[in-house]
Amino acid sequence: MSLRYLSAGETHGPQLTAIIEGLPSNMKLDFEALNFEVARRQKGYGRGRRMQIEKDTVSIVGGVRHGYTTGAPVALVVENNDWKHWQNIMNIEPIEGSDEEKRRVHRPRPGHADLNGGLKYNLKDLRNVLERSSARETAIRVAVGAIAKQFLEHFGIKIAGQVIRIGEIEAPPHNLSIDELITMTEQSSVRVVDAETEKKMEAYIDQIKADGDSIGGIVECIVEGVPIGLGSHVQYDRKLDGRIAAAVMSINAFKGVEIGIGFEAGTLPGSKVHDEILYNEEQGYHRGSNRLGGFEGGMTNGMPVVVRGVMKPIPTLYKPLQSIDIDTKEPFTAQVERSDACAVPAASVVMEHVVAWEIAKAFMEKFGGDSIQEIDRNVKGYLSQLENY
Ligand SMILES: Cc1cc2nc3c(=O)[nH]c(=O)nc-3n(C[C@H](O)[C@H](O)[C@H](O)COP(=O)(O)O)c2cc1C
Ligand SMILES: C=C(O[C@@H]1CC(C(=O)O)=C[C@@H](OP(=O)(O)O)[C@H]1O)C(=O)O
Repeated sequence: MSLRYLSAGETHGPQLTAIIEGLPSNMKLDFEALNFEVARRQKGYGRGRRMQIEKDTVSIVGGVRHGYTTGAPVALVVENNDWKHWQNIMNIEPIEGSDEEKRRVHRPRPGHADLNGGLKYNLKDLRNVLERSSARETAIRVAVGAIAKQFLEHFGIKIAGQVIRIGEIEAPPHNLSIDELITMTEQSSVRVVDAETEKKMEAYIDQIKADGDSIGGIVECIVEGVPIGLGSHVQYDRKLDGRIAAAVMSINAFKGVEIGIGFEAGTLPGSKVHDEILYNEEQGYHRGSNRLGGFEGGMTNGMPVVVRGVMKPIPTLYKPLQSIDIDTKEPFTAQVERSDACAVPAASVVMEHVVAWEIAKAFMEKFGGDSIQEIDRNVKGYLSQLENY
């Protein structure tokens, strides 16, 4: 069975909801770990007031009994605390001149979904676009991805994320193990591993915010323990690197993805790009380097999967850009909605979870079974095939 999910819910509505189908039965869920992941997404320097209002937790309302999956669809809910402040705006048909009417969005923000969504869906209150295009939806995507992460952990697969750059400030390279990286980024307000970079990034974000501006950056995700052969070369939509790239690009405000050295591969000769093939009894087939980020032919090659994504600056600016009022067609500055100045650290957590989902999905396609025990047997058989190859 292939894994799939759908989400629903508005940023200022009562809740976000997701239904996951295709999870095996008998998988133990760690509820504390789920809540830990959604709470991680809320942290990060540069976020707006909304993150102080929300205390995200996940409720499981289907598909789990006594802490174990049953094989039925798993339904998840993350409530919006902010709903109580928005009920009238969300529910009451606005009367002209009322407070609710004043919150109608009619001056689209460049860089956000407002204008395209309004034109496409023929909506004159752009709030109807904003509500669903908001990255609030990534709260439920992280909840879904956190289940995928737990599934992968069962098979010894670990995922870490880190911030590589915020605007002009770049984090220096390091040689930390994945466990050290997980621990150290957790202690950082901007998800980097050294205190000096953290301080510089915080000061930089403060300056951007004081200027009424916003800033983006680059984030990286590393996955270790992935077996050789997830994904396939045989059909375009089975290439796992392509699916991961699409998943990363689907995160709000992401404008580019790299696997391994990515765009740099276009600047170097082949001898400095391809990863030489080595063999010994202990490790079997392995590579002398990992410049291609764990992929050849759309399949994993057993090296860590390394993915980078670039996030553009947040579209809502407190010093707004030029826009057009859709009521009058007159030039006007864009509407100012409460907003983050920088959400790059939060986006790095989201990225870990969308990547986890894609890898779990490919894992299920390869080893699929209805119970976790059946998948265990399938994995074991395949690993012994690799050993004897
Ligand atoms: C974690 C996170 C938080 C975000 N916060 C805001 C925000 O406060 N204000 C805003 O205008 N955009 C924010 N964005 C970006 C918008 O959601 C995004 O630009 C918008 O949905 C348009 O989609 P696109 O940029 O992918 O084209 C955030 C994105 C992420 C990933
Ligand atoms: C709610 C979240 O992020 C929101 C994403 C977002 C946007 O336009 O994408 C706009 C802001 O919404 P609000 O105006 O309600 O503060 C962010 O706070 C979240 O990450 O949970």
